Amino acid sequence: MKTDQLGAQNDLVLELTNVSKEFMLGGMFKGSKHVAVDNASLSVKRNQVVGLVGESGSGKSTLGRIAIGLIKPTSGSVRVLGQDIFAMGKDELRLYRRKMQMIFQDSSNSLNPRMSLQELIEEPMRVQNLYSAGERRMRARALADEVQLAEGWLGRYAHEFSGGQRQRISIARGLALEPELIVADEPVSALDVSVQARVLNLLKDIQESRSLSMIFVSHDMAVVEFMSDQVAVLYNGKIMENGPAEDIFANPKSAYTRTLLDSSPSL
Ligand SMILES: Nc1ncnc2c1ncn2[C@@H]1O[C@H](COP(=O)(O)OP(=O)(O)OP(=O)(O)O)[C@@H](O)[C@H]1O
Repeated sequence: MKTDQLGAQNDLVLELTNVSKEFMLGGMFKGSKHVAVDNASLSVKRNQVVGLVGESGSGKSTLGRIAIGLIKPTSGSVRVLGQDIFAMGKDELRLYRRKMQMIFQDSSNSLNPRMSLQELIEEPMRVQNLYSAGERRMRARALADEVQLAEGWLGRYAHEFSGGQRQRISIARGLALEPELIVADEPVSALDVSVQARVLNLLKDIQESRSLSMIFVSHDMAVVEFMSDQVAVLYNGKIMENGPAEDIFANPKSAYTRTLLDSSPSL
């Protein structure tokens, strides 16, 4: 099966069902467990952004990583385009992994300093052995244009770009394998406030023009409100509330969500 045929008729891109993750602790806590995600269920449709909010340590990143297969849950299932990704063989999983990309807060710090912008954007395609060299070059140019990095900069190296521009490079690299689902984990938190809005606008435009599904992880309620169609509120690994963004922000049902909103001065 070709990757572009994966679940072509499936409107549900991601379904997490009763997912839990326990970490075994080390050091002085050796032998005990910590429940980072507790029986969470969540789904993301095509062209939908689900915001994950909650305070530090509530399990947002762990759940985001489980969603794209980076962490195996202790129990529960993760279905991507209708298929349980932890029940499939290695080859099939490799195919599905391309469809799920993650953008981290510090993605831009891991850019290879010896590669030019052109090489950095081509790298994911080269590693996956996709396309001919000429096609990779053309695709990298189009991706640089999509994230609004000028053609004249393709020969520049990572250190020659600002923080916001480097995060654009990470976004272009995330798009290089034509994903269906993106988990963006605090993608603008490390950037200056003035730059955050521009990168968020870009991410929203790209999500809409490509009809991408997205899990958007942030501790910043204003940013989540801007990005999300649906919002899930996490507390101690549990989903306290999950619903359309406008309902969560206008009429929060749980006391914890109200506390989060009350402590968000930027809203
Ligand atoms: N590899 C690990 N081993 C042990 N405990 C872990 C591990 N990863 C995460 N945890 C714990 O699981 C809980 C959830 O962490 P997680 O990073 O998912 O939360 P978060 O909401 O994303 O927080 P933050 O915003 O600070 O990143 C925390 O208590 C964390 O210490």
